[in-house]
Amino acid sequence: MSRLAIKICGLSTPETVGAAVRAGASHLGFVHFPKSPRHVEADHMRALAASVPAHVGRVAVVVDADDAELARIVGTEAISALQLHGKESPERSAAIRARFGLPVWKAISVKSRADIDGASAYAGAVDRLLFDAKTPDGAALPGGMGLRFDWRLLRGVAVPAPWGLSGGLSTANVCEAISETGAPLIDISSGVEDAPGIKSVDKIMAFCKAVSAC
Ligand SMILES: O=C(O)c1ccccc1NCC(=O)[C@H](O)[C@H](O)COP(=O)(O)O
Repeated sequence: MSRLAIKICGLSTPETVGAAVRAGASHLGFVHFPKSPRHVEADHMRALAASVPAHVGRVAVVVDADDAELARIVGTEAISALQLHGKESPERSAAIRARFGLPVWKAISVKSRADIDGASAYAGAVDRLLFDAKTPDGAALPGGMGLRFDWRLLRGVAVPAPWGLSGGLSTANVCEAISETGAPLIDISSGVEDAPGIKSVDKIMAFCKAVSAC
């Protein structure tokens, strides 16, 4: 079986970036969203990503960002993909990919099977779909809240693009998540934190070790 891809999201310190790389993460996520406790400015993102080996993906997470904001992030030349975590339409997602020339991931907020079926509208417009739990109406953040959706919703679904699973993953539940969904990539944020925005080197290490033992 090929090795599962792991994205550790919401990194903001050199120590935790280094830990994620050493632990074997395939992708690192940097959140650029001022309301988030994990927010990093473009210059900070550039500095963090500079130490990351080229084989590890560097994903900037943005929420309904305009072109000027995206240009600041892409202009760091430190990022290898953009993760759109807002209400970006398939057309807007495709336009971002065309304009900025980077792979685009689209987060799909999931509460029901209809949300998963609706993701097919993004086929051909984006490079990866990331199924994440829908956060409650009025929540401060559209992701990174440690919430999971019912993984059984993915049963029997032929996802029309490369994809990943996100939302409420932890060292304790990740093997069940993989076996239930067959996800080729898993994404975690708050499950490897001591507090919102405070990543734990030990928890990152333990999570990646748990995944390799699934
Ligand atoms: O993590 C954030 O603060 C965040 C803010 C705004 C948009 C997206 C955000 N996170 C996106 C991610 O990819 C998270 O890893 C994903 O939602 C899973 O989070 P968690 O349930 O805490 O593992």
